[in-house]
Amino acid sequence: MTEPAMTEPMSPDQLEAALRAIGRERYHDRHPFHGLLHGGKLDRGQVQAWALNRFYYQSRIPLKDAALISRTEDPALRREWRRRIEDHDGDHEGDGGIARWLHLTDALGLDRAAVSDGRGILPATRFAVDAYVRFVREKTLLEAIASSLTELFAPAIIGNRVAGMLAHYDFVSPEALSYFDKRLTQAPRDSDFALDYVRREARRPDQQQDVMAALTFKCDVLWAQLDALHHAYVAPGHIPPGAFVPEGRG
Ligand SMILES: O=C(O)c1cc(C(=O)O)c2c(n1)C(=O)C(=O)c1cc(C(=O)O)[nH]c1-2
Repeated sequence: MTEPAMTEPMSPDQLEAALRAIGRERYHDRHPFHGLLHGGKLDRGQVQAWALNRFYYQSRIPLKDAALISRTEDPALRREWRRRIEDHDGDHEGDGGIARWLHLTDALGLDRAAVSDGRGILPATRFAVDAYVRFVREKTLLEAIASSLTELFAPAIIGNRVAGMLAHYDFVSPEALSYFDKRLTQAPRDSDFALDYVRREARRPDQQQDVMAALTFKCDVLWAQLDALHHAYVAPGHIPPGAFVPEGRG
């Protein structure tokens, strides 16, 4: 039997509750790889693999935000959204989130040129991240904005990550993790805006279904990246041809 078509729209509060339920069920804080990372169960090579692959995600975020800006004729929305690009790119060389992520990969002993070029990233990292950029280019503006709503759930996982990594890894320092300090204020600011937008604009049932699907898709983008890391670097340990090989695993 097919599901009956939903005819009554949810109230904004109901929609928000439905979105938060998706996060509770599907956000990447529940992924076992994060349990290992935050619980000190990985070695330096495995943490390097995580930071290297995650750099590719970071590096594509400004591209997807620029794509989103290019799709709206509303100056207020562009003004708001361009701050995200400033956060990642900074306003001079060496400033901003991407530069701060490179401090982390430097501190972990990775070669900066290789990280910047995405050399050795997993195929699934590229496929998942590129799918996110394409989603934002091609779907409706409302879906594009809704796909950023994973950031609602980011501050809690960042808190756990920083505390866990500092407690467990002697090769990680507070300076190396400075990327996350700024995210603790940037993520709530960004997700508050996106949530207000979605609550206001997603009024019809079909729009509400679309925003829930967009958030689900984005959770899948994040989850798939951790699945790939786990498969390659934890168990069964099948590193794809051409991907980063930690020292001693050659
Ligand atoms: O550390 C994390 O777990 C995490 C999660 C997310 C997220 O939920 O999408 C982002 C970030 N970090 C992040 O640093 C970041 O810049 C970012 C941008 C976006 C986005 O979709 O626009 N998500 C995230």
